[in-house]
Amino acid sequence: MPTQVKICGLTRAEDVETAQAAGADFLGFIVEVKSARRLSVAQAAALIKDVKVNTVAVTGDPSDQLVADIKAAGFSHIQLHGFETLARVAEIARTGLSVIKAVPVDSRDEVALATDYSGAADLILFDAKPPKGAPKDAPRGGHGLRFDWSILTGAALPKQWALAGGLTPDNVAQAIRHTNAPIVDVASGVETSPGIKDAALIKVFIARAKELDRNG
Ligand SMILES: O=C(O)c1ccccc1N[C@@H]1O[C@H](COP(=O)(O)O)[C@@H](O)[C@H]1O
Repeated sequence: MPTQVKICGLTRAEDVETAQAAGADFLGFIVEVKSARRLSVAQAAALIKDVKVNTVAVTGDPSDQLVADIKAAGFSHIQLHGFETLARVAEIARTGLSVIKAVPVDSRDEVALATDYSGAADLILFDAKPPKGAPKDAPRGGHGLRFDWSILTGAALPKQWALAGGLTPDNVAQAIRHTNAPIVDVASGVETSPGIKDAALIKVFIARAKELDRNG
């Protein structure tokens, strides 16, 4: 079964088209949260108009109004990259949006704690933490940083989970072999600058992720 791919932090129609045509399974848009790739809901909604694959609005600690706006805009998924509690994740899941809960991890204990969310979220996304010394209000993701994948080894992982953080066309095959991730997620690793994707990098990333025959 090939690994699924999420291309995240899209801001341009041509990149959306490239990613979809190259076989991306999820397209991600950073919505109403601190980021160099930030879009409004309306801007992101315009980009997903003709998209046939899963569409993900990535945000953090959203208000009920923002969740409603994301649902009304037609996204299939909301990715929660903030400090949402288990109860809040469950509440957002009741809106009918599929929920991806992103959890920054750098230890086995944090991986174990993150899996608590699997009762409420449809998918857990393991990501790297922001750089050491970053201000408290720094963007919660999209830093191009990897975490030590070996902290996932032997962990009781949820059935649906994704690997993010510092993935690139050069390391994605190694990452899948190492972790057997069912889904891989990339933002900065296929860009020339934040939000500006490189068509060749998108194509190579997806081809390398999908050519591997992973278990399960
Ligand atoms: O990409 C951003 O700017 C961003 C901002 C706020 C929350 C999440 C964000 N991106 C997510 O970060 C991961 C990993 O990114 P990278 O490949 O290491 O650059 C990815 O899931 C994006 O969805």
